[in-house]
Amino acid sequence: MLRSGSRIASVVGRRSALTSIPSVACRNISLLGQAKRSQPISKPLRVPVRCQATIAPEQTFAQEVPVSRVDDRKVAVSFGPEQWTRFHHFWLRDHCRCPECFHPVTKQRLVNTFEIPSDVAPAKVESKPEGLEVIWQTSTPHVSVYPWAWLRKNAYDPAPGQANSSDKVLWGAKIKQDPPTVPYADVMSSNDKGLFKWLSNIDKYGFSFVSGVPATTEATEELTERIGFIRETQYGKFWDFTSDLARGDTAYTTLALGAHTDNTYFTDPCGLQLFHLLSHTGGTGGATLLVDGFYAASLLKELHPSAYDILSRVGVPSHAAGEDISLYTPQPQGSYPILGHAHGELVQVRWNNDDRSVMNKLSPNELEQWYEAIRLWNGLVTHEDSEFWVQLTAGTVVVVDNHRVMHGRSGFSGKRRMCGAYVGVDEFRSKYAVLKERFAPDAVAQEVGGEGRSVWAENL
Ligand SMILES: C[N+](C)(C)CCCC[C@H](N)C(=O)O
Ligand SMILES: O=C(O)CCC(=O)C(=O)O
Repeated sequence: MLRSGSRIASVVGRRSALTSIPSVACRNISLLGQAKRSQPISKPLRVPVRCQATIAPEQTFAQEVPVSRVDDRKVAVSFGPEQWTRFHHFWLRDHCRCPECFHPVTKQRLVNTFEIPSDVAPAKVESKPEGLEVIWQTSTPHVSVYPWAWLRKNAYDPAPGQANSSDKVLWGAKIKQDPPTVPYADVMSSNDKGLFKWLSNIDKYGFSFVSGVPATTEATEELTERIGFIRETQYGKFWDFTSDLARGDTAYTTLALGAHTDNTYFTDPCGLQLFHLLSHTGGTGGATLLVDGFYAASLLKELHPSAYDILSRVGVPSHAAGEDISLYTPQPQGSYPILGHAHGELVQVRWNNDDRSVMNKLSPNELEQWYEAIRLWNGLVTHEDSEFWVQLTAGTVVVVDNHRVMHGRSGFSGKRRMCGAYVGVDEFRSKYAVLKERFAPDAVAQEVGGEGRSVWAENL
């Protein structure tokens, strides 16, 4: 068991020393992986001796055009002193984005990957201000040009040090001092700046409040749909619920609910969950709990690495079986761990101990280790330094990233009316990506310029 707050404080304190942050504050502590920052190209490139690039002295380029050279399998590009990266000839040909190879409107590949000779090679490569030009040694001459910023962003051999891709801000109880909030009028404004701020908050903190929302289901539903279409589930589309067991779930009771993420019984849990407390009369309690699952996981990793590893490996079965007409389990049942990772990074927390099904796939020893691990996890999740309690009131909406931030509530008495909805993770990410194109275009977009989404856009 976690002995006392002092352990967590001492860890956080130590981390504070490491990252000079006040303990448990909302700061950028990207614990999930620090990447070496790349060196900006701020002066004429010096061609490292070991590369012996075949370029004439006059070709020592001015600072903004990287040096390139070809060998029998790859093209090497220098994005900075000692920062060479290489691209397979085949990879370059497969990623040509000329209108013949990549549909300029639908952004879909037209070139047939499987008709590209596996030994395809350039006839000529030239570094040009607009990018790397490759003339291919193919029966019909073909020219490809790759913008430098796009090559740099998609480098893989090696991937040059990039700014840490995650600017997530992990938080604990002290987020209460200054929780991310956007005014309703800003979010609803047709200029979309407030909407971008709202979604940026959710991306960064895993949640955000919206203040000044009319205390109606209509206004709340309209607000939700500023993000994207609502994800309908067995609980309906837009919910308006109270403690009447109208649905077979403890959410429809007065019971306290510990910090959890929703939909652990779905193969693909919803991305966002939005709540608006419309009224609470004739009783007390019903406060809302928020816990940053990524923060709790970062502490578990630091304090109990073997427990972190177990919770990252062991799949947990889950179900929603409160109604005769449905019986939900994720497919395949029991294959999703509490701490989900992709490319070595924590990307999802799936935690709802109330909806957990029977644990019957572990050996006795593994089971004992797993129970000890969830005790340590629960100790961090329920620690006072992790819990952000807030009494919602009509007019304030909270939206949480259900893949990261856990929510819960204290028990209550009286008549309590809550409304809200789910939004799919892809709808949230898509809207955020479109708004980023407008309000925070990346280096590639700025270099390539032009109207609308380019074929070089991020993540295509
Ligand atoms: C629809 N509404 C959000 C009111 C309740 C949904 C039930 C929540 C369920 N126990 C879960 O953890 O997913
Ligand atoms: O009633 C609340 O405040 C939250 C209920 C809940 O956790 C849920 O519906 O998932």
